[in-house]
Amino acid sequence: MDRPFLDLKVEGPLRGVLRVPGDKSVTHRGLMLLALSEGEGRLLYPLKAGDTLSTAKAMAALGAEIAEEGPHFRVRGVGLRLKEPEDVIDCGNAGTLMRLLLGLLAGQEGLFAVLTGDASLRRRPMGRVVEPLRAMGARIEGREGGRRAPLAVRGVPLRGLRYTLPVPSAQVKSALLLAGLFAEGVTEVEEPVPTRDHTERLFLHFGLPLEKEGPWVRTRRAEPFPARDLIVPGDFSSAAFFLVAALLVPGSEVTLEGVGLNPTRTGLLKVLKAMGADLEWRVEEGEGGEPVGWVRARHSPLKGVSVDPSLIPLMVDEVPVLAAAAAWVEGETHIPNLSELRVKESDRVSAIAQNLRALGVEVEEGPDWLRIRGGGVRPGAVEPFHDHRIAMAFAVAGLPVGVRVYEPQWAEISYPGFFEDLKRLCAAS
Ligand SMILES: O=C(O)C1=C[C@@H](OP(=O)(O)O)[C@@H](O)[C@H](O)C1
Ligand SMILES: C=C(OP(=O)(O)O)C(=O)O
Repeated sequence: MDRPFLDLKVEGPLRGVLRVPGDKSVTHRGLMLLALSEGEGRLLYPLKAGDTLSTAKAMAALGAEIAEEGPHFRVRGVGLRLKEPEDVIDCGNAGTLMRLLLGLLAGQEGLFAVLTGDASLRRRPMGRVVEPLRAMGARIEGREGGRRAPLAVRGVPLRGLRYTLPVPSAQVKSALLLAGLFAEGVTEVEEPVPTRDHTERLFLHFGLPLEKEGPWVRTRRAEPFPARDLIVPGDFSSAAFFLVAALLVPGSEVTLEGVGLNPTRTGLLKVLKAMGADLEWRVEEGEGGEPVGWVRARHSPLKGVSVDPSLIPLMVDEVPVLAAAAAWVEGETHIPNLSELRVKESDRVSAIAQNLRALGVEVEEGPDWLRIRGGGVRPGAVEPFHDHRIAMAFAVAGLPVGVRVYEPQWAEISYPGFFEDLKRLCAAS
C-alpha cells in the first residue's frame, strides 16, 4: 500500500526566530468560554488546527456564531443556555474537546447531545469524567457503560461535588469545573499533583467564580458574563520540537518568541537543563493571565538523566520529544510515571519504543517507564501511529542523520505547517 511520507535531513544548523501557532489548550477553552458569554469577543492568534477546528464546529453546533477574522476568531456567544445540536457532535481526534464538552453539557437542562470522535478518540477512556459527572447527577450513557464514546448526554440539574482526582489530568479537572458552573452549591476539585491550570486562569479572565486553596480548586454556579477579547500565547508544546532540534544539530541557535511559559507546562525546560542544555528564557508579559515570553536554545552536548516523576504531569505532551533528545545524549535516560501516555492519541510509550528501535536506539520499555540508551541514531523510517506528537518528535529525533516520516499529515492535528517551519529554520543558516 502506498502511503504518504516525507524525507527530512538537515543541510546545516537551525538558525533564526520563530513564533509557533497558538496554544491548543487555551484555544479549546477560549472558544468554549466565549461561546458561553454574552455579546461578542475575539480570540486573538488562536490555534487553527485539526483539534481546535473541531471545537469551533462543536461550539457553532451549540449555537455560537464563530467567524474567522484574519488570523483571529470572532465569537458571538449564546450565553449560559446552549442550543440543542441538530446532529451528532464529532470531536475528531481531540480528547480535550470531548472531556471538557461532557462537563459543559451535563448541566444544560433538557438539552440532548451525542458526542463521537475518530477511531483513536473512541478508544480513549471517558469513565474518568463520566463517573464524577454522574456523581454530580449527570445523565450520560455510552459504550461500555459510558467508558467509551459515542456518548449521549441529557442535560439535568447538577449538584456540586467534592472530588479528588485519581489521575493527574487537567481535562478531568476542567470538565468538573465547567460542570460546576451549572451546579447547585460548590464544586471542589483536589489535585494531589499539579496539572496545567489554564481553565482556572481563564475563569478569572472572564470573571467566573474561582477560588484556589492549596491543592483545592472551587467554583460555583455562574451568572451571565460578558464576552472579552483573549490573546492566545504560542504553544509551548509546539515550541518544544524546535528547542530539542536546535539542541541536537551542531551550530544551531533558535529563539522562540511569544510562547506561553505557564509553569504548569514547562517541566521539559527543567529536564533539558539537567541534561546540560544551553537554554535561556524570559517571561515578558502576561496575556489573559498567562505568562508569555521567549526561549532560546543553542546546540549542546547532552547527558542522560533520571527524570523526577513529579515533573511528568508538567510535561506530559513533551515526553515523545524528550525521548528524541534522550536518543542523542551520552549515557542513559530513565523516564518514569508514564501510565497516562498509554491512553493518549496512541499508546505513546509503545510508539516511542518502536520508533527508537527503528532508528537503531536501545530502549527498554516497562509498564509505565522507558529507559533509553543514548549515543545517537542511524537513518531510518518512523511511524506516527496516527499521533501528531509522535510524528513531530521522531522527525526531530532523525533530523541530524536523515529520516523518513510516514503519514506526516498527522502533525496537522496540532501544528499545520510544522514541517515547513522546520525546513525554513534549517535553510535560514
Ligand atoms: O487539558 C488540556 O488541555 C490537556 C491536558 C492533558 O491531558 P490529560 O488531562 O489527559 O492529562 C494533555 O495531554 C492534553 O494535550 C491537553
Ligand atoms: C494528548 C493530547 O491531546 P488531547 O488529549 O486533547 O487529544 C496532545 O495534544 O498531545
